[in-house]
Amino acid sequence: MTTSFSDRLSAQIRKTGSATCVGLDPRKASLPGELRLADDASPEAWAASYETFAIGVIDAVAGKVPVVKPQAAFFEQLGPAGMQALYRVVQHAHRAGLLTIMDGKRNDIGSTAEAYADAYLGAGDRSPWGSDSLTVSPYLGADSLDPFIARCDERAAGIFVLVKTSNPGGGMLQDRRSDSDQQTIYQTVAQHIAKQNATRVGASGYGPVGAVVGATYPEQLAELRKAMPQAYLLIPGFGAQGGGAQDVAAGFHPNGLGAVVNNSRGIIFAHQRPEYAEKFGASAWQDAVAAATDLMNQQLASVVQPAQT
Ligand SMILES: O=C(O)c1cc(=O)[nH]c(=O)n1[C@@H]1O[C@H](COP(=O)(O)O)[C@@H](O)[C@H]1O
Repeated sequence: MTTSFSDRLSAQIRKTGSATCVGLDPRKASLPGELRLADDASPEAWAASYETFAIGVIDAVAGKVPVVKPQAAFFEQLGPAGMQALYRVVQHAHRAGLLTIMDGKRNDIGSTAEAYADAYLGAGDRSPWGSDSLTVSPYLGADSLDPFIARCDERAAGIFVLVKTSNPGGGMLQDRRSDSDQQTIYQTVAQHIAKQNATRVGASGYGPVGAVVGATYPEQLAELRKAMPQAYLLIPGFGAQGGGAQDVAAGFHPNGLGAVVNNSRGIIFAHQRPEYAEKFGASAWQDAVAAATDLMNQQLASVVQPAQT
């Protein structure tokens, strides 16, 4: 039987001694000089550049972190060539021994959600995109999540459902309280996730339905850790959005498992940070990526017990 996604993630965290998730969010203006093209370069040319960059990042962080999170939006922006590049990036990550979280924030009504789930969930040849897991929006309700959860069960995949997002405007919906029981919407989503995981727990103690909780809301992170004891948390908002190591500590269980912390710009564009620009120079951007990853691993290790092998 194939090992569940949550057990694979736990094993990877133990093996690498890291809970860092490196976000693959290429942006034209921030690429290292050798990969930056003219403003009027074709989408195909940019797609090749993004692919080379993302593969370069993967090679720099392989063995140092458990998982990478390709952000579909930046590839999708380049049209079909971008999507093909994204597919090859996912494949390369797996070849390098990394798990993948496809960041697509997908969902729709049940029948359409079924198509998204079929497309994205399942590593290797278990799905056309071959990703281990996918970010999913909950705002169409429980029946829209069911097809994703069913695919997780069938294909040993995982999802990360948006619960309390890192952006300042997320509270407009997520913090709204019900008139009847005073529960917030994010608490309602968390309760649903906890219920879904209860009958699906793997050997390391987690189910396939993870939750996205921003590093920018440490109080809610602590609350949500308790509300969803069997959910893996994906914690974005570290670094560029203001979250630090102390802010994410409450997302972990005492055994060092239960969460991965995403950092995209702070790692992949490390060549722009003055301290690394001076040390490594423009062409050694992969060394800057590796150094920024080591630093983040150290920062997390200062607040989180390393997971035991
Ligand atoms: O699902 C996500 O990953 C996500 C959820 C959220 O609440 N906030 C958030 O920033 N993200 C993603 O995490 C990444 C953050 O990038 P950096 O701010 O550069 O680290 C982007 O790909 C965002 O789309």
